[in-house]
Parts: sequence; C-alpha cells; structure tokens
Amino acid sequence: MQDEQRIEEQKRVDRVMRLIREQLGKLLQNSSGMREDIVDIRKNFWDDVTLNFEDASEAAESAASLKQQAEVLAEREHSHRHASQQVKLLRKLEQTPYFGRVDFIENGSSEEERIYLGVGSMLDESGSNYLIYDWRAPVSSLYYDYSPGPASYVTPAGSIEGRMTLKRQYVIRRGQIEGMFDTGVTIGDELLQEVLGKHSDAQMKSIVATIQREQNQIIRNERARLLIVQGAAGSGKTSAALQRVAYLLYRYRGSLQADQIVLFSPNPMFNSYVATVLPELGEQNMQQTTYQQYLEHRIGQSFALEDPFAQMEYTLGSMEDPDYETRIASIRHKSGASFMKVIERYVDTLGESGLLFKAIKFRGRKLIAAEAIEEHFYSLDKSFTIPNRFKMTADWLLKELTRLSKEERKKQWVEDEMELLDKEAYIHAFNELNRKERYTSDSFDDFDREKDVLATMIVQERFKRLRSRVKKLRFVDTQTLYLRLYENEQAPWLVEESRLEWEAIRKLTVEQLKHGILTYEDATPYLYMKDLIEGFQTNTSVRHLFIDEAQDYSPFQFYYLKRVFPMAKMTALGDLNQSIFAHAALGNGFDPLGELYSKEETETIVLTRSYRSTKPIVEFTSRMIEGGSRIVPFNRDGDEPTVTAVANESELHGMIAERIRRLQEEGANSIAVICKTAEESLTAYEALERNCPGMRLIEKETVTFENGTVVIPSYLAKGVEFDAVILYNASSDVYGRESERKLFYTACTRAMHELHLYYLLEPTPFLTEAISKK
Ligand SMILES: Nc1ncnc2c1ncn2[C@@H]1O[C@H](COP(=O)(O)OP(=O)(O)OP(=O)(O)O)[C@@H](O)[C@H]1O
Repeated sequence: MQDEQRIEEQKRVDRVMRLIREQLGKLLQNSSGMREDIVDIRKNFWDDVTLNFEDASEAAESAASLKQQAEVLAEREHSHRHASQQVKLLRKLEQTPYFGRVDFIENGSSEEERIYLGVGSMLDESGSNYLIYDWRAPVSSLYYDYSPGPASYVTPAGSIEGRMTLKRQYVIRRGQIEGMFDTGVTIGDELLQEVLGKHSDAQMKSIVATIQREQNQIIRNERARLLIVQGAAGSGKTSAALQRVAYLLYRYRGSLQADQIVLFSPNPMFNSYVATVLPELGEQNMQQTTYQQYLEHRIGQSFALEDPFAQMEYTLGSMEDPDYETRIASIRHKSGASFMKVIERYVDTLGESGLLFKAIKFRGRKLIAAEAIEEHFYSLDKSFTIPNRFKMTADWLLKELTRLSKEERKKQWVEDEMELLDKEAYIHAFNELNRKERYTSDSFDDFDREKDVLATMIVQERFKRLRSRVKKLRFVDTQTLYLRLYENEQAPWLVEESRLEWEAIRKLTVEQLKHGILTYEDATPYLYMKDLIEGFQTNTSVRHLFIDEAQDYSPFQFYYLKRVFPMAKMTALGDLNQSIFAHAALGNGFDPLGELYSKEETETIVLTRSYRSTKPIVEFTSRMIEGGSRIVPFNRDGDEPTVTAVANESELHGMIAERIRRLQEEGANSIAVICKTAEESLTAYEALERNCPGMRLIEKETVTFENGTVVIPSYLAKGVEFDAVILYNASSDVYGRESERKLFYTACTRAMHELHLYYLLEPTPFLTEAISKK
C-alpha cells in the first residue's frame, strides 16, 4: 500500500515537474522577446514620438505622444519584471515543487479537496485549478494549525469549517520523492528531526516546511498593533519573524513593499546571517538596520558616540573603576520612563527661556548674533510650540540672510574673487542677463550690470552653506543644552531626582559631556530632547517594524522608536532570559513595552519549545536560569555537554585546540570559542590561532557571518548559532556575579549539537547549579 501510494505520488510529481518545465520554457521565450522589445523601445524612443511645438495644439499633441510612448515602455517593463519573478519562482519549484499536502472536506460538501503546499502557487494547464498553493494562502494554514480531524481556516470572506482527512509531508529533491510521511499532531517530527540534525549553514534557513502551530500564530497575526513574542532560546523567534515578513508581503501584495518593513537586529553581522531567507522564499529583503546605525545617522559628528558594545565591555570588565557603580546606576536611571519625564520638564522650561543659540558667522565675522536670534525666538507668541517657533525663526533668518547678502555684494572680498573668475563664469553672467532681457539696444551700463550678476553669484554660492545650516536648525546649540540639563543641581526639572545616586550620576555625566562623549545610555535621551525642541523626524512610510532581541532595548528606546515610526505596527521578539544589558536589570520584563499601546492593540505570544539545541543541551542550559523547567526541548538526541577542569592557561589552550581539531575531523561546519568580552576573545585568539589554522576573530565591526572556526565575544554571538560551542573560560572569577548569569546562559545556548565548557580553579556557580540540579 505504502509503495502504491508512493508510486501515485511520484506520478503526480512527474506531471507537475513537466508542467513547470513547460511553463518555464514559455516564459523564458516570452521574456526574452519582452526584453528585446524594451531595448528596442528605449533605443528608438524619440523616433516614434512626434514632436512639434509650433502652436499650443501641436505642443499638446506632442506631449500626448510622449506620454503614450512612456506608458508603453512602463507597461512592458512591468510585464518583464513580473515574468522574471515568475521565472525565479518556477526555478525554485523545479527543485522542490511542494513539501506538504492536506486533504480537506468542507462541511456540507462531499468532495475531498487535495491541497498541495509549496513556496509559491501554480495553476494547471486550464488555468483554473491550483496544482500548488502558496504556503501563505489562507487554505494553507490548515497544514500548520491542525492534525487530521475537525479543522478550519479563515478567508477574507469568513471561516471555512470542515474535516481534514490526511496530512502528508514530502522530501522532494530534483523531482524525486526521497521521503514521505503521514503526520499526526505536530508537523512531521521526522522531517523536523532531519532538518534540525543537520550541520549548520552560514546562513539562516527558511523553515517554511516545518513551521509549528504557535509559530504560525506569529506569522499570520494581522490584528495586533504591537505583537510581543517572548520565546525561549532557540524557539524560532527570528525564524518566525522572517517568515512573517514574507507572509505580510504576500498578504498585502500590491500595497506593501519590502522597503516599508524594517528589521532592527542586534549587530551588523546578524544582517548577513539572515540576508538569504527572504530571497529563498522568492521575496525581496526588508530593510535591515541596528539601533546604533540609527543613532549614528542622527547624531553624526556632533559627539563622540559610544556604541552598545563599548558600553557592554565597560559593564563586564571595568569593575575596578571608581565610577563603576555610578555608571551602572546612570545606565539604569536613563533607560526608564521617569527620565523621559525629566527631559519633557526640561524642554517645557525652554519654551520660556534658556534655549541656546549659535551666532551665524561668515568669513570670521558675526553676521547675526546669537542674542539677536534668541530675542527673535522669544518674541514669538508662546502659544506656538517650540518646533513651530523654530520654523518661524528659521524663516526669519533666511530672510535676514537674503538682506545681508545684498550688503555683502559690495564688499572688497567679492571684488577680489571676481578677478579670479574664469571665462565660463563671465559667459554665464552674460547669458543670465540675456535671459532676463536686461540688455537693451540703448543700454550703456552693461559692464556694471555684468559685475552685479557676478557679485550676486559669488555671494549666493558662499551663502548656500549658511542657508542650508539654517534650514537644518544648526543655529541651536543642542549639545550644550543637553549639558545644561545636568549642570544645575537645583534645576526645577530635577525635582524628583532626589535619589542619593543622582548627584553622582549628574557629576559623571557632566564630566563625560564636557569631554565631547555621548554614552550609549545618553544617546536616546539626547535625541529625544533634540526632537522635542526641533520637531520629531518621523518616518511615516514604514508600515512594519520588527525588533529582534527586544530584551536588549530600554523602555525609553522603545518609546522613542514608536514616535519615530508612528505608522508602523511593531513586532518585538525577545527572551528575558537573555537580557544582558545593564539597563535590562530592572526586573519588570516586557511590561513597559506592553504600555506602549492599549491592551486591545497588544498581543503576546509565548514560545516554550526550543529547536536549536539537542535535548541534553537544552536540559543542561535550562537548569541555569529561573523558570528553565518551562522550556521544552525538541526531542533530538546528542552527547551530554562536557565540563573540564584545567590547571592553567597553557593546559586550557592545549585542550581547546585539541577539541577543535576533533570537532573539525567529525565534520562540524561551524565551531565557536565563546569568550566573555572582546578583551578575553583577543587573548584566546592569540593563544589558539597558531594551533588552529583558519581560525577567525569576530569583532564588533565584523559584517559577514561565515562558516568555520571563530573566537567571538558572548554578546556578539547573540541570535546566531554554531554546530559546536566551546565556552572558553567558565570559571567563577569570570562569571561570578548574578548579573552575568544571563550572559553565560546566552553563550551556552548558541550550541546546536555539542557544548564543551572549560574552567580554571573553580567553576562558575551557574555551572555548579546546572550540574547539581540534574
Ligand atoms: N519550525 C521550525 N522548523 C525548523 N527549524 C526550526 C523551526 N523553528 C526553529 N528552527 C530552527 O531553530 C534554530 C533557532 O531558531 P531561531 O534562531 O529563529 O531562534 P530564536 O528564538 O531567535 O533564538 P535565540 O533567541 O536563542 O537567538 C534555527 O536553526 C532554526 O532554523
């Protein structure tokens, strides 16, 4: 029976493959014709357009002819784009036409429908029956949400109820069925086993064939304005996020473009790690960025901006610094909503007085004094908001500049520069006068007029920069304004900041700012203040914001992102057990995030199954954290993690090098030696590199994620995974503080198949706990 079914199924695959090839052949032929057409139209564009501007009606006809020709071109180009997308899809289907099937009988019908699922839809010869359904089609959710029995799916027209009689999975490669499973409750454990058991790839993979039910809830959620996903390490948060992007692009095709979706990821290397998932699904990539890149773009050169990794290095390795406790308190303090209120109170007072302006200078002279700008600003009606008053002040300044530029033309420096002008400039002046018809047959002062034009040109050119600076509101001294926020200990906006540590925080911040340093914890408050003053620079074209590793963002940062992207729905994916930033230690998890939108607009999905690591690894790492028993390992077997005590550093390096050699022999594609900090990583790399050829050191600037053997600081390993993880030094003096528990856990959970830990003297208490709780 099994064999018969397989033969039947193979016959269907053969038929579909034949059709794919036929359709592909036709499309390729048509699209090459289309391409020739386009090239032809472009080449002969002007030949086929009749241009005549003799009178108004001829001109109108010419415009119509031009428009028509442009439309033909646009239409051909559109068809060509569509055809080449179709070609791409068929080529993918040619590899694996489909991966699943469900048989479904709708209530009230006697007909059993067979639904085959693939990465895209395909119709039969008649054009009216689906041979393959796109995995994102409404009916396809049956496959992800149900096992055989009563089942339903939602269409735009309502819910369809019925009965699923079969759910089948296929492994098809190059047109041959290599495996076939009829599945029960979950989607093919066999297939999932196979997928998860493989060695890692330098790129994240699409999980389309094995999406789990709870992941499907994330992917297809359309209601929530804010979707919060709290998921255990390796539970597929990032995977589900990327599938969700593909789903949204399909669901809202025609109205949603890939560049209206932005993914905020933890570091630039992560961008390269996930870059192929969407193209693999036949979609264009969304925009990818990091919070730091956004900050850099906004803050520019005005400060020496610290990045989150430098902050992390400090919090992990500078305990000896006398300011350490103050800095940690400062990071925590500036991350919360109460500090936002401080900034708001401060900006409120600036509406009355206290704004700082910069004089507009030109050639070393003050053209407009700071006092004059201040006077103008505060003379404006106070019922206007500060940003509006700035806009009005800028308009006034631009008018002033126009007036001043006229005076400037008479200055000696303009004469001097005129003498240095070349022939082209004179010709330009002549043409300009001609254009304005200033030359008349009886004019006798042409020379003076030419000089005037040249002087205007020179001054205008030099004033361009001034005008552009005014338009960008560069006449406001936001840097010093931010310093003023802290300078006065009695300031009214600080009334509630009476906590003991505040005085120390205030002094430390003044010190940093005076040195031109803007720490990571100050960057968002600074931008918030700047935007409250100058007006928010919002981005209204972005419709979906994805925030991966959401536990690393402070409530302040979330609030800020919401303001910057007011039209976007937000999907925040995180794991509170991996909160490694000092600002996250506030103990209230994602609660502040839930306050961003109303309860009706917010949904939370919890993922507890972990897919990345083998069962022994998940069981081992879960014992390191509170509530770890709630994490359910996927049933995949493997070796127990090893814990090795070493006597000294030279033994440590010898044993790790030997371990790497063995792992490489066994065929591991990716091996990571995970260290706590960048500093420790460098030490490890220098000691190991000689005995481990090809080993690479990953630093915060690294932008590509590749297979191989690497040494990597724990915080950069976030979000990625490796076949084998070697935890470089799990001693108690490295991971001894409670605040380092989650960092240690994050590092260990990067392992897919093997985990090996080493320590000197005494193991970290987290490790002792994991061993003793067994
Ligand atoms: N449904 C699935 N089918 C196949 N593989 C899956 C599935 N869900 C997750 N995985 C695999 O599990 C691994 C972990 O997934 P992912 O990186 O998305 O998890 P995560 O929750 O973002 O992890 P972390 O928070 O630890 O970084 C990946 O290799 C991914 O391909």
